[in-house]
Amino acid sequence: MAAVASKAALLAPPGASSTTPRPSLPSSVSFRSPARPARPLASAPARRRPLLAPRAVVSVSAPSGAADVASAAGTKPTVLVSEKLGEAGLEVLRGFANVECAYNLSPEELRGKIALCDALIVRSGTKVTREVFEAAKGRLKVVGRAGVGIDNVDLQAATEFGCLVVNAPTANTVAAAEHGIALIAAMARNVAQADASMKAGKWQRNKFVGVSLVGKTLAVMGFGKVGSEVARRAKGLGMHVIAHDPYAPADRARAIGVELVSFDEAISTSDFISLHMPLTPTTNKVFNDETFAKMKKGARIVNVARGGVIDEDALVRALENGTVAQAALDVFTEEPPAKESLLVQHPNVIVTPHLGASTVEAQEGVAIEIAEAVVGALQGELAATAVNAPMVPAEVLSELAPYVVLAEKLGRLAVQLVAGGSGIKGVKIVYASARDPDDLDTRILRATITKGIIEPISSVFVNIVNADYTAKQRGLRISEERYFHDGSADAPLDSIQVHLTNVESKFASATSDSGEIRVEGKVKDGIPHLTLVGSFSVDVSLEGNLILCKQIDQPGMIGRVGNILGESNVNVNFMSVGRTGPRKQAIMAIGVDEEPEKETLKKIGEVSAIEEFVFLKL
Ligand SMILES: NC(=O)c1ccc[n+]([C@@H]2O[C@H](COP(=O)([O-])OP(=O)(O)OC[C@H]3O[C@@H](n4cnc5c(N)ncnc54)[C@H](O)[C@@H]3O)[C@@H](O)[C@H]2O)c1
Ligand SMILES: O=C(O)[C@H](O)COP(=O)(O)O
Repeated sequence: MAAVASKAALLAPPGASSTTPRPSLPSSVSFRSPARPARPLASAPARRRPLLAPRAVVSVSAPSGAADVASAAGTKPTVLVSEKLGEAGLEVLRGFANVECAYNLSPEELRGKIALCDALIVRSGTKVTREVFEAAKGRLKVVGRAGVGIDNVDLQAATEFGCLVVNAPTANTVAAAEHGIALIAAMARNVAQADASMKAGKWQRNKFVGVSLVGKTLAVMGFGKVGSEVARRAKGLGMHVIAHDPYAPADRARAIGVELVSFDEAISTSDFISLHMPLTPTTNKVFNDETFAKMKKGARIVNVARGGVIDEDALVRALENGTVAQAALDVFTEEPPAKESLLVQHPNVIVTPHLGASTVEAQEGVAIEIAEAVVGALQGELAATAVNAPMVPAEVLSELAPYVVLAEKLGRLAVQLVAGGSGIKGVKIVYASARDPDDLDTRILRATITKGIIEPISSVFVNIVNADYTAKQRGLRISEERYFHDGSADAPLDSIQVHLTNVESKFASATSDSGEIRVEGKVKDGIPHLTLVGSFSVDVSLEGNLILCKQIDQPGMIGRVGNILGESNVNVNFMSVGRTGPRKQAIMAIGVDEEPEKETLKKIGEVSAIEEFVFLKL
């Protein structure tokens, strides 16, 4: 079997991957002679480097060749689309999945349907709550948000349930920016009020005298994708544009000719204030009585971001006392807002029903973007726009693919070496690499080692989304270290070691001289190999299953064990002996294709020179 990272293994539910079947609980058997305890040898890796800092990474697409949710189930996956999605996106989905479009579902109806769905696609109108994930009973693998804001999705719950959340963050940027500009202009010139007045049969030219935009100061609050496009366009209208964004790079603002200023400076010096920040705990109601009071008298506010960033009652008060002259709102705390909302009904307020992203072009783009992301995710790829999973660029992941396989197998091996009754608390992962720290993102490896450790000992389904969370839940402390390996930097890694600290092993020889269960592996010709057990060097490809025997090195051992296996029709695929010296302590690592019967294992244990042995499922 080729050592190709299973795409589905990164994300797929139990039973979804044919290349990486979910293991049953380990049924390892070990025999150990307490009279002759193992004496591990010393071995210490060389120069140390600090743990790699996690890098901000942008996208991932897993390598090809693995099973996906659809094929594993033998049927197409089911995608529920709960809000209007562009036809082009639906076409992409239909090419791969059964698609059910069910709009305006009540929360109960959504919960009722979700357990039959592999993916859910929403816009801003569907609340994907913890209850939805609970009702999904583990089947829901992807939530696709056809747009930017993910404040309607409970990300924490999604992560806990191992459900990937992807969004479509770019396709509606221009539409939202254009809507912001439309609202600024419409507000300044009373377009909506004048229109309503004329339709009521009036001709009120004096009532609707507006204000000019040219020369006015516009504060863009949140200088991200939409904010910077609004800034660009406002400059074209002759406005003086400043921006506030604690996280935006100054050089990007400078390139557009925008000065980044403090929050207070932005709101106190501007004639127009346009909101483009996400709704977060920090931005929730950040526009309130206190901040309105700091504004220039007669300021005008536009909100095409999220209603929740404004305390709507405070805005009504600011409109009443003239601090705020006008407001133009596309978004509201509750959507739709109450019919009798004072804000919506206020004569100095114009409103649109969350139309920022609603252009033909944007909806087409968003639909395709999210459909491709969801299909990719169902096939095991992590989309470029994953919101709650570590993401690495496609080319990096394809380079790491065999190490991902190795990582999971090392985790799986290490945990099977733990003696019954000893709880695992500490996991140390040690990477040896000739690469610069910035050149190696280890988060996927850490996640898959965690998966390998936890899955065999629990009923929890672990994937790359929930690995860290699950480890934390189980009180597992996972630390990473990196050694500089003085070799070629062509390969990302020389080796990976997994250490389980403060545990007893059922195979004493797997314990290093510092008292930890230790296994190490390398990738050779794309195939993961086990290269170290405890302090014994071995070299066995990690395919099929593994028998580790501790013995006194002597002639005929390989033959004796090989014969026992052969008589039981168990095929040996690899064999390696690591020893402290000729005729001294040795470990024999035997790769076997089949799982030997208990009787066969018993016979191996009865070979007199064998002090202990263990059977491990990979
Ligand atoms: N009305 C609509 O239909 C519509 C359409 C698209 C986007 N949106 C909303 O617009 C907002 C911006 O979207 P985007 O695509 O530009 O997102 P983005 O992530 O590109 O930009 C958001 C910016 O806000 C900044 N920010 C975060 N916290 C801040 C704070 N406390 N103060 C100031 N700035 C802060 C971030 O640094 C980032 O630069 C989101 O809330 C999105 O949901 C609405
Ligand atoms: O965050 C977004 O992308 C916008 O608010 C658009 O939301 P919608 O998809 O519900 O129009």
